Amino acid sequence: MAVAEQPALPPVQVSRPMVPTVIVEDVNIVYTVYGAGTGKGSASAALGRMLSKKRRSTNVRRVHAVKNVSFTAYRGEAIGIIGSNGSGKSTLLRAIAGLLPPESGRIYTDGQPSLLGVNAALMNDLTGGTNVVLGGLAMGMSREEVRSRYKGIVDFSGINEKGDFISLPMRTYSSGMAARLRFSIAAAKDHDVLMIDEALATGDRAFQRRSEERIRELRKEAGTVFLVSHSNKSIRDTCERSIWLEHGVMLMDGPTEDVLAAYEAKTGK
Ligand SMILES: Nc1ncnc2c1ncn2[C@@H]1O[C@H](COP(=O)(O)OP(=O)(O)OP(=O)(O)O)[C@@H](O)[C@H]1O
Repeated sequence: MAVAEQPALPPVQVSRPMVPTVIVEDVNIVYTVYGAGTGKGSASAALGRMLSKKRRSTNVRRVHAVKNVSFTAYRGEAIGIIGSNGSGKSTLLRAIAGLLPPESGRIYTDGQPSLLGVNAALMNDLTGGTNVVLGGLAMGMSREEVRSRYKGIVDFSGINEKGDFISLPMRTYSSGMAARLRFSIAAAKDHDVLMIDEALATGDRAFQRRSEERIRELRKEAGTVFLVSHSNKSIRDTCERSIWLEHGVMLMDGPTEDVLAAYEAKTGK
């Protein structure tokens, strides 16, 4: 018996569910600066104010660094944060990491966000190698995990490319070497939410390429990556979505190409 030929079915579109990892809801962040503009920021002036009966200093200035910012980040996204100097990028990341309380609004995160360079508690008087071990333990790795990843972390950092620098104290490292080691330690772990502030600007081109590759891997492993950078190229190579801040206000949130095109048209950079 002949079987009638079935028409080919259209390919099934499997869309991955969008899982939110960070929700920023109408957030305002304000710094309070004491002794602003008067030279009264010295320790003795501060002590005098504490002892004085006058409760309120007239020289308190408030810096409104982030203004009514809202967005949701999803698992698997790499989001670039761009904007000119002082626009609020680092402040926003520090708040997402839980290091700064918002004045108003709410920030919800899935898991513990890691802000590269801050969460890694590196000690300048200890060797780079000891810091790799301590940094790994501080991020929650077991001793066994640290041992098995040690060589990978050191190789990734490139610290030993020109000699045995990993056995020297970190205070002998250049700022670029220290930043590379911090990135390498932090990137050795899979993070729910990893935030990188300018890390890719340090290091040579080969290290930048390794970092960008690792960020792509972290995204595949279902994390969310935020990257603050003044290098439009790093943002283009790493992030498909970008947020543009200016004077603390979110001017744009969308595909990196669109946001960077508007940013470059405005700033000429
Ligand atoms: N600890 C602080 N105390 C008071 N004001 C601060 C503090 N840190 C930052 N600011 C102010 O908050 C605003 C935003 O600063 P922030 O460092 O977040 O900007 P940014 O976009 O990361 O800048 P850059 O690109 O130069 O690193 C600026 O006006 C800055 O002067």
